[in-house]
Amino acid sequence: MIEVNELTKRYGGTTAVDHLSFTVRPGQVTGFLGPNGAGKTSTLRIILGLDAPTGGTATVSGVPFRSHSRGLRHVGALLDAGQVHGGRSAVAHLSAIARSNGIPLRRVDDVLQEAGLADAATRRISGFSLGMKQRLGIATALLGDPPVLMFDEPVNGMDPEGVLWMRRLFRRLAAEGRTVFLSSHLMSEMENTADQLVVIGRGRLIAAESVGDFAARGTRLSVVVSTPHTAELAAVLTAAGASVEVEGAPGAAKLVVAGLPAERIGALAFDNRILLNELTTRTASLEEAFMELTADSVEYLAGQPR
Ligand SMILES: Nc1ncnc2c1ncn2[C@@H]1O[C@H](COP(=O)(O)OP(=O)(O)OP(=O)(O)O)[C@@H](O)[C@H]1O
Repeated sequence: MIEVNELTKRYGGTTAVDHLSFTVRPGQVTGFLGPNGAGKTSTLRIILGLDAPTGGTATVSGVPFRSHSRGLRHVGALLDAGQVHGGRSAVAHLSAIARSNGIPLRRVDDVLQEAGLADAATRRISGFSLGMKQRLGIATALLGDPPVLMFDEPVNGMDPEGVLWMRRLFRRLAAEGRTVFLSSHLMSEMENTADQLVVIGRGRLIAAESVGDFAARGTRLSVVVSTPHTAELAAVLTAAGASVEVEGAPGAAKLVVAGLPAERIGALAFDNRILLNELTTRTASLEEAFMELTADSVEYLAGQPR
């Protein structure tokens, strides 16, 4: 369990984390989402005791990370996969960490296998692709067989097969009862991986709930209608209180209607003898819910400071 309470971090005039509170529970994959610069890395660094907060607290299993005497056995983390010492082999790198943390050396083979790096174990890390470095970072996090795992943007640089592997791994780790906390700035990565979401923007909490609840909260239903009589139907629907937008090229245009359910639109078309070719209820995707809820907190929009 990770508990963050009223956490605040300021860098000079920048407030990276602003009175942030949330709980990450075991047995689930929790996604930590926010646009670039939202404060995810700052929060993870504080949880791991790498930076001191300006205010508030962060605990892992009830105590600050630094109070865990055998840190790696308690929390495994991947922050920046590029940071590893490039001159050594993967097996030498992991063995050194195992030794200095009192972890049995047999774990090195276990995690290399687990991370799909067994064949590359004796190669120098400097020759690793970014995806392989991510795998090595995950292997390192797993070395101490910890109950709590935290990964910052783990999918960066992974190929599609790597992404699938990682998704399965996270799900399995959670099914084993561990606390799994993953950051990302892309909702699409979390949609199929996470059970719970902690969404932040400009250092503040936007949502902490299940993926389903989050999607429902941001979802606005709309109905897509296609008819040969676009203008007539638009007028009828607008008169009935709907808001209507035209989508698509002239000749193949469709109406996107908000504010009226599909049955009512069908009935109004029937009453006005307007032929319909399509009547489809559309729900916003999780990605749209995320964009909508974080729109005000995006630091830079199309390169323009806001
Ligand atoms: N060491 C630092 N010194 C000054 N400002 C910092 C420092 N670290 C982070 N910041 C600022 O704090 C804010 C939050 O940054 P942070 O890296 O935590 O966000 P993030 O959500 O992880 O973003 P990204 O997805 O881009 O990695 C940003 O405005 C960033 O510029």
